[in-house]
Amino acid sequence: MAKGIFITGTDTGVGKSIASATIALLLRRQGHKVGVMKPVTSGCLERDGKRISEDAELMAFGAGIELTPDCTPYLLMAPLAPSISAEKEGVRIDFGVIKEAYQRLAAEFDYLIVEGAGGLMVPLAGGLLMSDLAQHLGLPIAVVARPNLGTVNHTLLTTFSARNLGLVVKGVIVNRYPEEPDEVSAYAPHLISSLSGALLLGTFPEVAGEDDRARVSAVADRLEREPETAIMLREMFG
Ligand SMILES: Nc1ncnc2c1ncn2[C@@H]1O[C@H](COP(=O)(O)OP(=O)(O)OP(=O)(O)O)[C@@H](O)[C@H]1O
Ligand SMILES: C[C@H](N)[C@@H](CCCCCC(=O)O)NC(=O)O
Ligand SMILES: [Mg+2]
Repeated sequence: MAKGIFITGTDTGVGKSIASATIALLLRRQGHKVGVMKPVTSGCLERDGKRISEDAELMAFGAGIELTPDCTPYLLMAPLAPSISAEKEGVRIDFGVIKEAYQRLAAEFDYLIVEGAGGLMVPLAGGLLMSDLAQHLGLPIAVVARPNLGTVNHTLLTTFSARNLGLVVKGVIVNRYPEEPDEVSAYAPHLISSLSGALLLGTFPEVAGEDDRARVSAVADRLEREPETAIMLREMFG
């Protein structure tokens, strides 16, 4: 059975896919069989008449695998809160369907990286939120956060809510950490880890790159050189 992690974020666009794909790539480079899952995509693409999740494709690039339908059970067109995207298509997101897909993947891989959509309080179906899905899958979470002003508030709101809902918080990844941090970014990781009680799993650097695949490779290359990275992976999956 795979060791799984649910990658959430303090918001949409904070770098969950980059972080998820980077973690997948780091584990793959260690020789592990890594599976990926994006249970719900809102804002998918259409290619050759097929719906595609770019987030899942990026994670699959990191993991070095081909996507199967189990990796992306719900591919919704509208880039909105998933409950609304689903409603527009007359679809109801069924946690049972997602769990069955998760379990099939978990039986196949050593590690399974699951990316949410948006943050933890994003609505999926009726009153059910992304946090409920993480709970239903029995997965601990890692929170991806920004390094700039406002991140302390957003990160503490996320970790406190997660714990109140009974989720296990493995820690926080501060993503897009600048090469030359200003005062805000210099204080943010310490403020977050000391006040949230959550572990600072890592700071992922802001990198240049032609596209997201190049960015994932660049982040992984940088992290691979740091001794803390092995500790991060151990804490995340231990
Ligand atoms: N470490 C990084 N260095 C440089 N650019 C980054 C980094 N992380 C993220 N980005 C930029 O931010 C964009 C958004 O990141 P990403 O798609 O991973 O966010 P997300 O949290 O997965 O969003 P969503 O909620 O849509 O799934 C990326 O396309 C990339 O341009
Ligand atoms: C459209 C976004 N990219 C994302 C959904 C974000 C929903 C945010 C809802 C909200 O918090 O207001 N979808 C996705 O990751 O598949
Ligand atoms: Mg994403």
